[in-house]
Amino acid sequence: MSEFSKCAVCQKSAEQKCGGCFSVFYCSKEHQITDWKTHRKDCFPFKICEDPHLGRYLKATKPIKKGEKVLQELPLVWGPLQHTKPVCLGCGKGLNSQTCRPCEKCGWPVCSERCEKSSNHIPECSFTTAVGKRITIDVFDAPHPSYQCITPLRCLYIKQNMPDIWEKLDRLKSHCEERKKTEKYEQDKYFVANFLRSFFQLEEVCTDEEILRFCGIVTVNGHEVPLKKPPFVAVYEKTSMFEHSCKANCCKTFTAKGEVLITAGVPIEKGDHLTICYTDPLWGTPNRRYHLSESKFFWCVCPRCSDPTEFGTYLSCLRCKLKECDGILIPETFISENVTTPIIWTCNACNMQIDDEEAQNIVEHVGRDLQAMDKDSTSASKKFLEYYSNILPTNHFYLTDVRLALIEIIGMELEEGLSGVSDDDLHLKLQLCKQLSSLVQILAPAENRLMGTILFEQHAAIAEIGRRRTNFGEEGQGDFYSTLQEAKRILTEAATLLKNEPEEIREGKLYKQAKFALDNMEIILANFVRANKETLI
Ligand SMILES: C[S@@+](CC[C@H](N)C(=O)[O-])C[C@H]1O[C@@H](n2cnc3c(N)ncnc32)[C@H](O)[C@@H]1O
Repeated sequence: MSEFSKCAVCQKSAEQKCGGCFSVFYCSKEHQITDWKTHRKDCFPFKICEDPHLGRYLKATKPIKKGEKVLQELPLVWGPLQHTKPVCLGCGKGLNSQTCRPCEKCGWPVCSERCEKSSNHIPECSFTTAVGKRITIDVFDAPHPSYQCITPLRCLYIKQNMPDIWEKLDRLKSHCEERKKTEKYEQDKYFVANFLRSFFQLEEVCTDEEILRFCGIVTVNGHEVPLKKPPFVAVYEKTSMFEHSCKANCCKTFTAKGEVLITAGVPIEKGDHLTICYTDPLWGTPNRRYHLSESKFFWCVCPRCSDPTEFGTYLSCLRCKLKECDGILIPETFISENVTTPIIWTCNACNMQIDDEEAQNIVEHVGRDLQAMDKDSTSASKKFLEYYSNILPTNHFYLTDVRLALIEIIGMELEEGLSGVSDDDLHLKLQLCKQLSSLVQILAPAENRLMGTILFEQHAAIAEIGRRRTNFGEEGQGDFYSTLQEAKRILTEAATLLKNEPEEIREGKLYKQAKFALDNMEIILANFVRANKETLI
């Protein structure tokens, strides 16, 4: 049955929908064209909904294809992370004694005349000069406490001077009541609110609670933006409404201009909630949930957290303690609210049981060993994997963590790079990449940066294996050709996943390398076909 509604321009009955958002109707193409100037700023493939448990969230108004853009927006406010070494308050980049150039008016560090005059720097500059003070910062190798107040101060400036932006910031969740019970709230009260109000003589202008609310808004809605070293924090309007899921369907990245860019990481159906992952998707369930409860003030009960096997990956489980048994110890649940009833872990093969405390002790012990391990060493990582494979299931988060590091360091330790590693290490790299990409596909299919990086490393191992096959004379030639084609296929996939990453970050650089390598592969493959026309037929 066709849907009828009113034309957004003339209010007559209309059947045609805007193809971008599927939410606005038009009676004719002409009226759609007339309305585009107004509608384009609200044309998104989602609508904002509300729920008593989630608060506001976004629901898809049409099917969204994998890779399709969902949203791109500039921040409402950005500033240094709360604990940061001195950074330029114009552009956000890290400073040292040579690159720092105190602002002539207020003394806050900037890196150039341009940054001194940048509108970004106006808030702290105007508050400082208004009280006739000057800031002096001359220690650059440690976090500087004065920076804690910059982002909340910028919020205050917006509240006082930019009502349109403040209206949007003001609607965001700050979880002040929940935060009041935390140590962090007390620290913010002392180091941010008290400091700001007394240093900038704001006692009559704003209350502690107001400043603590700014801190809450930034904590709950802030995104760490890795475009600079160190990263900065930014709060976006619509992006703040994405719900969290430990298996999200959207992928988040940033443009060089500091905009957030959200794309569909998997195909999304009309009516699906749009989700991003607020935490590290490769952490175990207890760690992810704890992190979310501490920073975002909710206990996640998403389908992944509700399934103790995490979709059959056993990422947070243990191996059965019995030597002769190759089963997995699985807890009854990771999301119990009843703290008084102990959780039992049961082996899925022999039914042997341990309690939660014992399980936690084992995990903590392995965690301590991992902390002490040299993560840049191939041999230490290999030893760790070998030893702990007897205690932890194949995909356990600690083993996964080591594998992720290992796929990058195999070859990096040597001057010759991958061409210098042994055949065994090369095949190990390939096997680990395959294992990791299968795991990420199940747990975090929308994490394009992660998957793109793994596939990039996978292509590198395959290409090197192919290159070594050319040493086997004619016999190896056919192998070389098919291996290079396989490497090209994987690299094309990696490049597709990394194509939105800005050059400022590692994955953006990998994308550039991937494009270059793909062009080279084309040439090598074409030359090979030309030279081996007869053999290949
Ligand atoms: C960045 S905001 C998201 C927008 C928010 N719902 C609102 O109304 O403004 C983060 C907050 O949303 C809520 N939230 C997001 N995802 C959630 C989830 N999966 N389960 C429960 N609460 C969630 C929590 O209150 C969290 O602190």
